[in-house]
Amino acid sequence: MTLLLDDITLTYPDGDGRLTALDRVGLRVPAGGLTAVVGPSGSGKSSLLAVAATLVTPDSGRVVIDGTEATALTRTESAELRRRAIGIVFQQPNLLPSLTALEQLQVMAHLEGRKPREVRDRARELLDAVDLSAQSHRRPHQLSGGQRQRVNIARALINEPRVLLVDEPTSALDHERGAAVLDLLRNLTQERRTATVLVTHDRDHLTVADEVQEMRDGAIVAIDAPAVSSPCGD
Ligand SMILES: Nc1ncnc2c1ncn2[C@@H]1O[C@H](COP(=O)(O)OP(=O)(O)OP(=O)(O)O)[C@@H](O)[C@H]1O
Repeated sequence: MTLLLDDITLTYPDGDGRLTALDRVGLRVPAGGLTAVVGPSGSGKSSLLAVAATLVTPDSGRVVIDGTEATALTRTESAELRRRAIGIVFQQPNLLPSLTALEQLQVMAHLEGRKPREVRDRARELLDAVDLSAQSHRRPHQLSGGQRQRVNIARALINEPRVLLVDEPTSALDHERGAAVLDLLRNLTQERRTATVLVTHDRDHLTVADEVQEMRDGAIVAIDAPAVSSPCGD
């Protein structure tokens, strides 16, 4: 299993007591699988994503990423695992205003110490995969909202992550452009064999998922596996 969250409990300080944001939550996502997490505001979706991203350490439970138990690592080791194995797509594409689409990707790969030629080839290949080859020289203000979000997705994939975590990727887009971004995520998940988690408010988005997890008050209350064949064998 590429992403495994096992019996995760997370609490935050809340006045004199603690607020339970995640209550013994489990999640298993195989390579090439896309799991959608839905639920009302405050139900714990972002907390779940933050724990899966190793950005927040749970009170108890295990996070295992591609066979490595993230919850047993030091902070430095966990940052290294995050850089190497996890791609994160935030709600708003936080692109650097002065860089072209191609440079947004190149700068991420350079940080990983990859060779310049390898970096350029991979950045071009990914822009092609998200259908933005013709816009590679444009800066963020010269791109549409949907195009910016596609750059954001390509950037998250530049270091070939095993796990892709996506937070409300269509919130700034109209229905049609949102649907195109979701189809893209579906295809990239299968082609690149990432274990993908998609957090969404919108039930229309669930058709792209292999599995749907519904959250209420920090707990998973329903699991729905749409009647599609499992994309993976691990
Ligand atoms: N840093 C924090 N400190 C204290 N409480 C927090 C913190 N972050 C989130 N919470 C609380 O934890 C619970 C879960 O929040 P979370 O952001 O995970 O929900 P969500 O489902 O992502 O909500 P939304 O859809 O509105 O983004 C909420 O009750 C929230 O108020």
